[in-house]
This record gives sequence, structure tokens and C-alpha cells, in this order.
Amino acid sequence: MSTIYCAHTPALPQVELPARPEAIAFPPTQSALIVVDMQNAYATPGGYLDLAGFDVSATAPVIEKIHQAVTAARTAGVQIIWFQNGWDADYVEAGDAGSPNFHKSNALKTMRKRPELQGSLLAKGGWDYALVDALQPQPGDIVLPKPRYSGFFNTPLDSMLRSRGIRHLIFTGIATNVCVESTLRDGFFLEYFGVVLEDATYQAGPAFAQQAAIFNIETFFGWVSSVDVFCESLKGHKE
Ligand SMILES: NC(=O)N/C=C\C(=O)O
Repeated sequence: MSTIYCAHTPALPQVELPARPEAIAFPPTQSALIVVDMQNAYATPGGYLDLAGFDVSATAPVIEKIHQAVTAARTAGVQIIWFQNGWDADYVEAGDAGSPNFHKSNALKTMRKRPELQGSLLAKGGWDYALVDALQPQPGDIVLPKPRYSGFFNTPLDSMLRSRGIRHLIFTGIATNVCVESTLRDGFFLEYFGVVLEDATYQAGPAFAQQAAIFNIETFFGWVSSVDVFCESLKGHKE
């Protein structure tokens, strides 16, 4: 099967990444590795997802895989972007009862159910909002706060990418079926090529949520690969 090339990326060195449903080529210096919401809220026992009843016991290997992917990508000149999901300490950005987010956010619902948690979940400046200790941005990386599931909504992400000529987005992080898939889908509509490294992602909910998200991405919105394959493909590509 042939490799997918973006017809509009200039003649820069390209990496050919084996992926499903077919290989996809990307120029490292016009690509971004996006790490979605690797905050204590989503990846650490005692964080929001755990307190809301989601299983986060298997996130350690995902953290390790993300670390590998970030290290390889940075060496090859891929822009690293860290998303952080959440709101101001007074939850103004979360929206009031006039916002669907107020009614659907499990963080907000958990705090309403357990008032002793009020102010602690996904609030900027708090432990829950912070990135996990093992994954920390380096100079040159972009850290992007976002108030909703999609990283494109009410953020400067699109202009940051376009001003850098970036057309290819490689996704890692949590949760595959919520913020990863939402951002990859919005990117598709904005003409970005989205790839997910599946072993560097984890779902919120049962295993079928991961399978469904990966199926959707592979079939309708983008491409699916793995961290080892990504790192192997980048070997020899130094900025
Ligand atoms: N980062 C995410 O995918 N978030 C999922 C759920 C939430 O933030 O409530």
C-alpha cells in the first residue's frame, strides 16, 4: 500500500511512518507532537478521574511511552505541545448552568456531589491541574491551557500551528475517547493530518471506549501508529 503525502508541504525531509490504515509521511519540522492533558487529574490516583470513578491504575506505562515519544520527537525537531485542561480557581471559565459543560463535566459534577472537593479539581494552580511529575515541558515547548475537550476551542492552537507551517499532528495523552479524539477531529475539519500513537493514549471508561476511538480515528479521521514504530521512523532525523 502506498504512503500518504500532504500535497502542500514543501520538499523538506519526510519521515515515513508505518500506520493504519496506511503509512503516512510527515516533515518533522512541520509537525507537532501533542501531549493531551497528562495532568494528575487524568493520570494519577487521587486525581479527578480516579475520584469520579474512572480506572487510572494502568496509566504508568502510558506515561513511559509518552516520555519516549516526546524525547524522540524533540531530537528530530518536532514541536512539542502540552495541553492542560481546566479552569480558573473560581470556575468562571467552566461555565454556569447555561453551559452544557456545567452539566456534563464529571469534574464539576463530582465537586457538586462532594462539596469538600470544591475548588480542588482541574483548578489552575492546584495539584490536580499540574502535569504529572514524570512529564515536564522543556524550553521551546508550548504549554497550552484549554477550557473544553477540544484543544482548538477558545485557544490560540490553530494560529500557533499555522504560523509555524505545521500541518501534521501526532497525538498522545488521556483520554483517547474524549480530548484526544475531540482535538484530532477538529484538526481534521481544519485540514490537519492527525496521527494517534495508540500505546501512548488511555481511555476514560471501559476498554471498548479505547477501541471505538481508535476505530473512528483509523477509519474516518486519521491514522494510528505506536510509539516504537514512531521512534524507529525518526531515527537519523536530527534537527
Ligand atoms: N482530557 C480528557 O480527555 N478529559 C476527559 C474528561 C474530562 O475532562 O472531564
